[in-house]
Amino acid sequence: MTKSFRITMAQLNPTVGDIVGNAALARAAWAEGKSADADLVALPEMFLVGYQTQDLVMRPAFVADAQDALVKLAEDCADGPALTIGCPVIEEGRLYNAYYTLRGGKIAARMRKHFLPNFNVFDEVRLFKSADIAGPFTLGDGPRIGCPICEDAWYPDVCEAMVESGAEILVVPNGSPYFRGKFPIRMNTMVGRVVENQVPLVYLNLVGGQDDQMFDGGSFVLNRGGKLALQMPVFESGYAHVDFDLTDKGWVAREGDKATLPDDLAQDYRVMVEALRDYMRKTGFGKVLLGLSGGIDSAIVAAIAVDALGAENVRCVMLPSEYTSQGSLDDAAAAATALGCKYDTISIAGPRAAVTEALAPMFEGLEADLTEENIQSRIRGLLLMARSNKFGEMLLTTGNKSEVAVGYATIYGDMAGGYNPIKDMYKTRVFAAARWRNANHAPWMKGSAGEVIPVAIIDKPPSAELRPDQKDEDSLPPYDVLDGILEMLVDQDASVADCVAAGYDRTTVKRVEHLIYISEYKRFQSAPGPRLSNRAFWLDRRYPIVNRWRDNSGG
Ligand SMILES: Nc1ncnc2c1ncn2[C@@H]1O[C@H](COP(=O)(O)OP(=O)(O)OC[C@H]2O[C@@H]([n+]3cccc(C(=O)O)c3)[C@H](O)[C@@H]2O)[C@@H](O)[C@H]1O
Ligand SMILES: Nc1ncnc2c1ncn2[C@@H]1O[C@H](COP(=O)(O)OP(=O)(O)OP(=O)(O)O)[C@@H](O)[C@H]1O
Ligand SMILES: NC(=O)CC[C@H](N)C(=O)O
Repeated sequence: MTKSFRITMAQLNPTVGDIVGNAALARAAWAEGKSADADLVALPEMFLVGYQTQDLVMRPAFVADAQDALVKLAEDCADGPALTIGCPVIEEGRLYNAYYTLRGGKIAARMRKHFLPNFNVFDEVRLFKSADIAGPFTLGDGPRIGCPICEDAWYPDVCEAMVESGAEILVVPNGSPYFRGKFPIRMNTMVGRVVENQVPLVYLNLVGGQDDQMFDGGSFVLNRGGKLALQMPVFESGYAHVDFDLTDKGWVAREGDKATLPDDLAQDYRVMVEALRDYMRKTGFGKVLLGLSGGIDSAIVAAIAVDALGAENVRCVMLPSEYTSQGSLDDAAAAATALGCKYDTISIAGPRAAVTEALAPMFEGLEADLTEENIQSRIRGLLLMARSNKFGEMLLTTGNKSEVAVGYATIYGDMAGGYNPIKDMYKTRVFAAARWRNANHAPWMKGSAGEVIPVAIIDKPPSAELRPDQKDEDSLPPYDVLDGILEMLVDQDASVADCVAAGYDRTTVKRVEHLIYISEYKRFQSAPGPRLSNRAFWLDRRYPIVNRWRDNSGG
């Protein structure tokens, strides 16, 4: 009879700090594996405490709680498959990112991470000690299993050492967050490990949102030679049972379901929806509100909110001034109707007159300028935050990455709010995402199918409507030019000379560079939002606020 071994891959969504809740998810996964006659149930990196914990993991009391829960989990899962799960540990006063095998009521093995990621959103060198590479563990007469923990599998060394010391299957637990285009990089890297070592590999990722990061799941199994045996979907919690048969070539995974990957725009939109949904659920909120201006940014944020939370949990408020056009009033109402969400109108004329009157003695003899424009934005922020306080609806901000990059927003005005779903999406892509949402629908969207963002909103030129006939292009270069320069300066760390060589006008590039640097203080005080690129504002790109350096190249 062929010898076989079944692994249940648990691609689940833990919550940072909810050790009790995460342990309950782990027990449910173990029960699922037990009823499927699995030999091993595997959970991702740091599952018991959630990921990323940042400095929380440096609290000894937190690690002690996690270790107590680990022991309890082992006892609860005694009679059935082995369970592997990530959990931090302090040994000899040093903190490690560890991965445990629980079996027969006890801790049967523990592996600790060797390569600590310390780039982009990762700071693991600051948090953990690097451990020596561990050998594989064995379960009865099953395969010897090596567990390189996430970053450990991104370089040849750990996998090679594990296989040299007898590992027959590599099970890689991951906490690998999304950025656009990351999946093929991950897949190619894992194929590399399989080809180098000639053993099958189980890649198991977390799913779900944590602050700015979205863990996209997409777990898979590769056979020798790098052939895909099984592919789990992206962004979905779920289980997959994979059977390995012992053949004359060693252990081979049986072919399973192979989910297809959505395209980049579909994945970006899904990240914005799931990140908002998880941010709300995990922080304990159920309802949101936002200012709906009749423009594209607030319209797409409303659509994302409806898809994440359901129309009944989204309130849109139009706050017109004397500069608000009839077109904006009509477009905002049409967007709210198309989305089916709550819609209110509050005029800012009264509060604006009151503020103008209060300031009149102090501003006597001075021309009206940006000050008065921004007061409108701040009154909107004040009114929206009052509604938020009174009814417990979290205020969403609506600045896209182009605006966030150049500081084209009013601090304490339209920047007021708790979460910004489009923070890492450039304006030109916001238009594409709006068109994509109008043309596509999926079961994970709580909103209805069809044209939820009126085309009139997509087609008109963007305007802040803070003075008569204002257009964004009066203050900024056209968005296709601005976004092209920003992609280079922000996402690719290109020089001014590089931008000039790419065909951009040097004066425009220098202006954009200047705006990026002088608006660092605004980003420092801005709401978090989901990371879509590997150069999102917050952890991927950390700049000083005080900074006199400018790039004089390309002159
Ligand atoms: N380094 C620094 N550290 C700390 N604070 C700093 C600072 N530099 C300036 N400041 C302070 O920041 C203030 C200037 O910032 P802020 O008040 O935001 O004003 P500001 O950036 O000058 O103006 C807002 C801009 O956003 C545009 N906009 C676009 C779209 C929508 C909206 C909207 O409101 O709906 C607005 C608007 O047209 C205008 O160009 C200064 O008064 C100064 O006190
Ligand atoms: N008349 C208004 N009623 C309600 N909210 C408004 C109004 N004007 C501006 N806001 C809020 O302030 C944000 C910034 O708006 P503004 O229209 O000035 O610039 P924008 O970046 O082009 O955004 P949008 O595309 O949503 O108009 C809007 O997204 C909206 O949330
Ligand atoms: N948790 C980790 O070690 C993550 C690092 C890894 N290279 C990734 O993002 O996939």
